Amino acid sequence: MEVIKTDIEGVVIIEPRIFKDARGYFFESFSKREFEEKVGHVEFVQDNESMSSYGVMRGLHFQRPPYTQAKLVRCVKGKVLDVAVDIRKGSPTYGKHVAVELTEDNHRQFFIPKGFAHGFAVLSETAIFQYKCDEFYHPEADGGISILDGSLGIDWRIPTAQAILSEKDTKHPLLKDFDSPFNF
Ligand SMILES: Cc1cn([C@H]2C[C@H](O)[C@@H](COP(=O)(O)OP(=O)(O)O[C@H]3O[C@@H](C)C(=O)[C@@H](O)[C@H]3O)O2)c(=O)[nH]c1=O
Repeated sequence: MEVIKTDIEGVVIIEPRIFKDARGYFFESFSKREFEEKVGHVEFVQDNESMSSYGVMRGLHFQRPPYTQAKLVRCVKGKVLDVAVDIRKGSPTYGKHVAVELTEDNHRQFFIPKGFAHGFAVLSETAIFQYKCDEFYHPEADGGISILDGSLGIDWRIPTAQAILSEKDTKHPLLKDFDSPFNF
């Protein structure tokens, strides 16, 4: 696997090595050994999958301490724009984001460390999204910032009229009104 650095330290894109032959393809979607060698130590404990239709925007989510989560995400069907926003108080890149297209064809994975809000928008007719988390789900620690916050400068590539959000995701604060529980 190849690890591609981004503008934010610790946020990386992973390109697995794909073996193609007459039958199709094969790749290691996660190797703890290689991940720890090239990215860092992480103990994933939960795998999630969601399916969404075009225009769905999920995010921007995080879990509050002590249940913070690092995530390794990918899109196994369709195409999404995936985004990590730095919400660590005192970070030189606070409020900045990294956006990456994850598709069933590019097989790219995106590593979102603790201290980041995460979300994605579905750019294909449907998308199946899978991810690993290094902490269990704790609904009481659920947190978010508004995925529609224009001040974040994210080009989601979804016309506003076609955006589909959960009710919960329409209620998160804007970054300017948000008191982050994370420190750099
Ligand atoms: C995230 C999660 C949800 N659920 C339940 C709660 C709820 O009834 C239902 C749907 O939950 P949500 O609306 O929070 O699902 P969703 O909006 O897809 O939440 C996810 O969004 C992306 C962007 C992330 O980064 C994830 O960490 C997670 O927050 O599934 C679990 O049982 N376990 C979990 O780990």
